[in-house]
Amino acid sequence: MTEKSPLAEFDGRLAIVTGGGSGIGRAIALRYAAGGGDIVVIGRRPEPLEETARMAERFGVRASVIPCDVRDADALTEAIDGVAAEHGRIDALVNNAAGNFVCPAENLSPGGWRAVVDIVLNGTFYATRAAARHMLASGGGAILNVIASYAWHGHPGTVHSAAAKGGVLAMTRTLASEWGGRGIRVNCISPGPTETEGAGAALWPTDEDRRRVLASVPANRFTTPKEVAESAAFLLDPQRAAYINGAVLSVDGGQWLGKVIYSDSSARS
Ligand SMILES: CCCCCCC/C=C/C(=O)SCCNC(=O)CCNC(=O)[C@H](O)C(C)(C)COP(=O)(O)OP(=O)(O)OC[C@H]1O[C@@H](n2cnc3c(N)ncnc32)[C@H](O)[C@@H]1OP(=O)(O)O
Ligand SMILES: NC(=O)C1=CN([C@@H]2O[C@H](COP(=O)(O)OP(=O)(O)OC[C@H]3O[C@@H](n4cnc5c(N)ncnc54)[C@H](OP(=O)(O)O)[C@@H]3O)[C@@H](O)[C@H]2O)C=CC1
Repeated sequence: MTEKSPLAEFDGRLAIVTGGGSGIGRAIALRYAAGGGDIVVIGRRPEPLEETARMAERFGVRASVIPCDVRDADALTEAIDGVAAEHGRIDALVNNAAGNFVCPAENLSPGGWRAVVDIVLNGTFYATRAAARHMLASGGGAILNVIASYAWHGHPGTVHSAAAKGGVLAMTRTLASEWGGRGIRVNCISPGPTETEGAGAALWPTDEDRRRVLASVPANRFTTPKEVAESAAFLLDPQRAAYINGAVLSVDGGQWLGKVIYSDSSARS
């Protein structure tokens, strides 16, 4: 269970978290609530969103759910406009929703490519555009995009996801420079392999897959959703992260550095 934050850094503020019904998105939404902020979680299935909202309400904040597919630009824009109308503010947007699976590029159908690119890249843009219009009108806010390290170093079997996450990284840097002067900070967080509802089944379904993934992490363990959420809270904090814009924070036990071939004990002289 997430503890109440002694900082109360999000008191009186509001964050929208896409994919807030599970895994990393739920952990980020709950951490924001623990800091005193109201939350709105968006995803396709209402039940897990309701569960997150019930958990968040234990912190005494307002929590609401919007069942919506981030690929539907009109519905998403209408939903985000509705949040601004109801709450009178949007302080933070976390673009966390994603779809993923491992597939050799030569076997990936156009439909499979589109599904992932539409959720990850296009969905991020639709939500960002809608929320930023309100942030620009009110003097600013924080946008946090959840990516993965193969956005810059690549990884076999992930061409759809890596291309989409790479696009989100470019979007982050572009908008950080475009909107930085108008009070919006746009940053990325890059979790390492994290045991979540979606990731385990889609990315390391067998024990052998798990072993290989773990071997790629110098810390030799999975990232926890709480670890990602704590770093996300830092980047969303308008005081502590006030001067951080266009950055990528890796929370992955050093996985982004690349596969370790020889450890100290096995290094050859
Ligand atoms: C390798 C190690 C890396 C470690 C770091 C990991 C970094 C990143 C991690 C994550 O992103 S974890 C998040 C994972 N969570 C999810 O994926 C949850 C949401 N996922 C989904 O909703 C689906 O998986 C989806 C397929 C992305 C979208 O669902 P939707 O219902 O819209 O699609 P479908 O109609 O089922 O399929 C659309 C399209 O995609 C093809 N497809 C689906 N699954 C596969 C597969 N396993 N392999 C190949 N192709 C697949 C499907 O056939 C459809 O294509 P067409 O038939 O229309 O051509
Ligand atoms: N787990 C890991 O190892 C890593 C994860 N990441 C990133 O972290 C983020 C969270 O992943 P994680 O928690 O592991 O995965 P989950 O599968 O647990 O969560 C993904 C969430 O996104 C929502 N979602 C998926 N598609 C859509 C859609 N079309 N519209 C709206 N919501 C959608 C899902 O809800 P619903 O199905 O109800 O729509 C779900 O709540 C993703 O961006 C992922 O790429 C990055 C690096 C590593």
